[in-house]
Amino acid sequence: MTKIIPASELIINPDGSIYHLNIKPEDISSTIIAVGDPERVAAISKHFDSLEFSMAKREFVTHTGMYRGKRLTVMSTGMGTDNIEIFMTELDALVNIDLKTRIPKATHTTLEIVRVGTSGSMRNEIKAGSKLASEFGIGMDTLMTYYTADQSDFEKKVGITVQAALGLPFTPYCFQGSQKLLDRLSKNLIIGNTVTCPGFFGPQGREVRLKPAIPDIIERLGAVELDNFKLTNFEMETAGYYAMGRLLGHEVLSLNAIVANRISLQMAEDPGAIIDDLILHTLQNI
Ligand SMILES: O=P(O)(O)O[C@H]1O[C@H](CO)[C@@H](O)[C@H]1O
Ligand SMILES: O=c1cc[nH]c(=O)[nH]1
Repeated sequence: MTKIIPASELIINPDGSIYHLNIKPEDISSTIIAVGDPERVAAISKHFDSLEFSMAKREFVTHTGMYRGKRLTVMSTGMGTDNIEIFMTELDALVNIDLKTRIPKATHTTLEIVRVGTSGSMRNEIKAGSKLASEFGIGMDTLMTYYTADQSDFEKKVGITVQAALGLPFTPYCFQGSQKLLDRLSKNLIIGNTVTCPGFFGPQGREVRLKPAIPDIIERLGAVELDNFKLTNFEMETAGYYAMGRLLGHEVLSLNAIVANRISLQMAEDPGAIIDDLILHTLQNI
């Protein structure tokens, strides 16, 4: 029997746009650059030759236009994997569900999604100012408790190893990103494995006024080694993208502008310049 998705489960606005993103299927390209900071959307689309569409709702800002003959969409997500779950589900619905009949389409459309974000390094040799492509994302939140996803034996082993290293009461999730996009976009970049945290301070071992429960989290994560696999950097979205991309059937890659080194305690003097450099790299290679 054909499955009609009820109005309460897939919410469509009165104008036919999807609930949180506030956009319609025709508003986006199948190639998407995703960023956390809403202001970074214009910092990317200013390089476009023409802009055909723009929308802003909550933290989700969308610009679509042409860049050197290619139609591109840039979107912001805000911070955290909870936002990524909404972002990926609604983006997927725009291309893989007929929003008028509320029926999944017979033919699957695969999106190419490249995250361009800021990140902190947990390895002395990965200095502030570096650009890093994430081969794997390791989720330190519990988002994947609520979905059933196929993981390779290696991905499962990474999760169990990280759980043991930190003595966590749950198993972090690990997913590999798109090899196809990594091949296309990682030229001259460091290739690393990104730890995605449900917070910027305690979950990344930062002490301001509160003492983190795992004060040596950087050292413990830095010591995790499986064959040639090492963890390299912290941020707050990549693993959510990789997990949701696997579940929904999209190619996803995360690129990171390293703005801080957590070992040398070095902060980049001009973080904006590093992200601008990564934006140009992304536009030239996407
Ligand atoms: O620069 P963005 O894309 O927001 O990414 C990083 O910066 C934010 C924290 O400052 C988190 O979202 C983290 O993942
Ligand atoms: O250290 C950092 C820098 C940027 N974003 C993070 O989540 N952590």
